[in-house]
Amino acid sequence: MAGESEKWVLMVTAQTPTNIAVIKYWGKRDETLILPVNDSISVTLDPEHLCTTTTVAVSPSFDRDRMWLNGKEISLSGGRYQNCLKEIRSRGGNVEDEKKGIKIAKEDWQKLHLHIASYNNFPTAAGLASSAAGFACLVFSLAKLMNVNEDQSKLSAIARQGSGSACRSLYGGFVKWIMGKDEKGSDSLAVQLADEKHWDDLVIVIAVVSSQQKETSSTTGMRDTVETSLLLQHRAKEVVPKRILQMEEAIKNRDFASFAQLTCADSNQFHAVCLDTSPPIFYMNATSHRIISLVEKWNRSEGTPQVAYTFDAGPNAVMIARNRKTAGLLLQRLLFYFPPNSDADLNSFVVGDKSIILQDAGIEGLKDIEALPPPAENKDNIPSQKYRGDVSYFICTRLGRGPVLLLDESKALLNLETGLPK
Ligand SMILES: Nc1ncnc2c1ncn2[C@@H]1O[C@H](COP(=O)(O)OP(=O)(O)OP(=O)(O)O)[C@@H](O)[C@H]1O
Ligand SMILES: C[C@@](O)(CCOP(=O)(O)OP(=O)(O)O)CC(=O)O
Repeated sequence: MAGESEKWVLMVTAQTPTNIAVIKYWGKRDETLILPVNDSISVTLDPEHLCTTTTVAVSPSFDRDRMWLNGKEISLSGGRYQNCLKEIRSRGGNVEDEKKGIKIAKEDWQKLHLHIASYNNFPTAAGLASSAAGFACLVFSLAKLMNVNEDQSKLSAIARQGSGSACRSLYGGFVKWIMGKDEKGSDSLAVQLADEKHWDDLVIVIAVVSSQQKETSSTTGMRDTVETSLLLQHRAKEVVPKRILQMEEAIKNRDFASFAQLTCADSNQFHAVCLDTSPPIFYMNATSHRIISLVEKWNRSEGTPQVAYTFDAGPNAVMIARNRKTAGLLLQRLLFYFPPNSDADLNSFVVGDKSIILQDAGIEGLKDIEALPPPAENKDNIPSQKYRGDVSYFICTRLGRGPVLLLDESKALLNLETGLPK
């Protein structure tokens, strides 16, 4: 290890998107290796609005592996972090930076310590898949730092060992996690079905119903489901394999009606499986149910689906609109039923890629929300009840790309001199 006395710090920063499953992963056949009981399919969300940024650094001056998440030091002693670190270290290559006088041989990765700093630009552990973006970013950035010569699918199988859904965040667009057959998990990995440009009409609106940390983590919840739910066995064996084929077809043909029908049905079955667990798990709340009813009623009144909804292990709704115009109409409906509290401001109530959608929806300020008429499909139900303040905020986004390196040093979360958080 040349340059040891110089106490150099070498680092890499990367940004990785989060993803939302349209055919859900729920249930493991191997808890340690994180091997699922069925395939799943997700869409990758635009990292501009929901992403993790991670800086990883190596230096001979570091005396132990350390990690900071959202500015707070956390322990890396958990099995999942350890498995990812072990897998990636064993694949490290030679690294040389002549200018800085750094030379790392592949065997050195076993002895060198790492500093890792990560930041999620959205709520952590609130059902917005922070673990997915987080572990994908950890593995991707370490692979770059350590000059790991493996393709993205192989990296996805390492990220999978951090959190199952993380394997799908190694690609943009539409992604399938193939459950695989191998007992050791070598074939349980993600592949890209289509990139984000394949179907760029789609617009995503997320209703953040609660940014509180949830009561039952996905890990514990799915363990209980595997142990107690008969419905899960039926789902994994009979339902999902057919849905996966249909979903791949719908994506390939940009068939929104089929895409929406499958997405909603699969989200509902996942929550039914949660209810079939003993003790039952409730991830959705009354607001989630109201959002489902609103979308179902509207879709039915149009005769063909305008919007798909899906809910992960929490009450937040992720809605996928067939195009920008529909997204505007969706937002009008959502804002009508879930207006902000009177002290809110529109800029923080609707965030992300919103200006065009708000403009299409004819909303420039809070007074326009108050003036929204009840949706036409609700005309039998006047006066309509409103649920002010029940949605904390909305995020407007779209499909996005996979992980990227951030070369601009100002984006790094660690200080290049000290290797400590900035
Ligand atoms: N940026 C990150 N880097 C590394 N690990 C992270 C990062 N963000 C979150 N995690 C890990 O993921 C855990 C949260 O995962 P959890 O599954 O409980 O919530 P979630 O991923 O936000 O929600 P869900 O997966 O149910 O949609 C954190 O406690 C932490 O261990
Ligand atoms: C409901 C889900 O979001 C479950 C995600 O579970 P995690 O990937 O968070 O679970 P672990 O593998 O135990 O870390 C559905 C999905 O993303 O497919």
